[in-house]
Amino acid sequence: MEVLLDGKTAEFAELRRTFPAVQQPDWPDPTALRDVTDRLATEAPLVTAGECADLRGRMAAVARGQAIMLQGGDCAETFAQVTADSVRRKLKTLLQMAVVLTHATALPVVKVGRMAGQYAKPRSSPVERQGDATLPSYRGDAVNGLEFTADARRPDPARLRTMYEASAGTLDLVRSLTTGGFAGLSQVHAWNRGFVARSRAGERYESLADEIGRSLAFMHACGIDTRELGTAEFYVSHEGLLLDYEAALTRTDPETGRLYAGSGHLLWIGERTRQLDGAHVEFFSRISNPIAVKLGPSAAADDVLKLIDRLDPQREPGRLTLVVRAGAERVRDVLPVLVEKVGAEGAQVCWVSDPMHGNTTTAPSGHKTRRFETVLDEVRGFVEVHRALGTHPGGIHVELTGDDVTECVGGGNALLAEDLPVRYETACDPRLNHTQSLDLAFRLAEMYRDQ
Ligand SMILES: O=C[C@H](O)[C@H](O)COP(=O)(O)O
Ligand SMILES: C=C(OP(=O)(O)O)C(=O)O
Ligand SMILES: [Mn+2]
Repeated sequence: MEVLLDGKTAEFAELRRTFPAVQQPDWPDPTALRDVTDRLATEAPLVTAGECADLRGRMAAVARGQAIMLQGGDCAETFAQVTADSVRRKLKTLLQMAVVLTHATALPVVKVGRMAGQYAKPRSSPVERQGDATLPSYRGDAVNGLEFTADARRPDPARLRTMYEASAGTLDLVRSLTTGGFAGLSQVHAWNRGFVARSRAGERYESLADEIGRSLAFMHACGIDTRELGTAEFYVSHEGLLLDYEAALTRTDPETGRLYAGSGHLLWIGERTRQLDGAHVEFFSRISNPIAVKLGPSAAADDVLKLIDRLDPQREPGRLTLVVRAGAERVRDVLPVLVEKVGAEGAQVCWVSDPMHGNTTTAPSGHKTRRFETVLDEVRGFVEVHRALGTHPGGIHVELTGDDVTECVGGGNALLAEDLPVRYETACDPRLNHTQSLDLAFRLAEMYRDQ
C-alpha cells in the first residue's frame, strides 16, 4: 500500500540512523518494522497540539512556583492491564493524592499519568540469565514479552501497533472518567475519608482530611455546588524511548507549523538516553511538547547546562522539567549545585523529584523492591534543598498503581520483605500500592505545610 508520510516524519525516522541511539531494540525484520511505522504515520495522533500547549502553560506555573506537578503510574504498563478497572483505580489514586496536595499547598496540582504510552523500558543489561539460559531482556510490551522464552523475548514490531491501540484505549477511558463525574471533588474527598477511616495507614491523617471536609462545607455554604467541579484536567506522559514509534507519531500542527510528538502530552528522556550527542536529545530538541529529563546522582552540572541549551534554548518556563532521581543518600549533596547553576544560567525549569529510581534494592527473595521510608526520605531531602535555596520544589514523579500489590516495603500498612511474593505483579520496577501512594501524598502535604 502506498502511504503518504509527513515529510518531517520520514526525516525523524532517519535520526535514529544519523545520531547514536542507545537502548533501541534489535528488530529482527526491518521490513516488518517499516510496514508498521509507515502505517502508524498515517494514523491520527493520540493527543493534539493544543492539549500539549495547554500542559506547557500549566507547567510554566510549576516553574514559577505557582503550581505543583504530580506525575505517576506504572513503571511499565502492560497490554493485559488496559482494563477499565485498572485504569480507573490508577486514576482514582492520582486524583486522591492531588486533592490532598492541592489543599496542603493551596496551589493547583498539574496531574500527569505515566499512562497511555509507558510501554518501553531501558534496561541495565541487554540480556537476562536464568539458570543456564540467556535471553534478550524484557524491554516492555512495546517490544517483547515478559515470559522467559526465546519466542516471547524476540522483538516484534507488531507490538508497536498494539501499543498505539492500547494507548488510545487508555486515553479514551481517562477522558471519559475525568469528564464524566468520576473525578468530582466531593467524590474524591469521600474516597480519602474512606482511606482515613478504614486503614491503619490513614488514621494519622484524620485532622487533615477533616480540614478538607470543612473547606468543602464552606464552599457549599457559600453556594458553590462542588458537584459542578466534576471535571479534572489530566494529562498523559511516557518515556520517549522508542524512536521508531515516536518518529511515526510526530505531526506538524497546521495552526502553528510546530512539530509535536503525537504519542502523549509530555515525554521524558530517561537517565540512560540523555547523551548530548545522542538521537534522543536531537529528537526532543525538535518537538514542541513539554518535556522532561531524568537526572541520576552522577549528572554533572555542566552537562545539565548543555542539555538546557539544547532542549530549552529560549529558557521558556514550562518547556523543560528536570526530574531528579539521585537516591535518598545523595540528593542533599548533589541537588544544591544543580539548582544553583541552573538558576544562575537564567533557566526557569520545573524541578521534580523521582524518589523511586535511586532507591531500588533487591530483597532476600530476589524481588526488586524499594523501602517506603527511603522514598519518603528522598522527597524530604528534595524539599529541604529547595527550601534552603529559596527555590520551588515543583512536585513528584512516582511509580504507583491503584491496586493492593506487595512490591515496595514499609509505609503505613507496614509491608514486610516476607510479604513481597504475595502480590508482586509489576513487569519491571516495584510500585507503591494504593495505600502507600496515599500515605506518600499525606506525608508530602505535611512537608509542604511545615515549611
Ligand atoms: O525503570 C526501569 C528500570 O529502572 C530500568 O529499566 C532498569 O532496570 P533493570 O536494572 O532491571 O534493567
Ligand atoms: C527507567 C526509568 O527511570 P530512569 O530513566 O530515571 O532510570 C523509569 O522511569 O522507569
Ligand atoms: Mn522504573
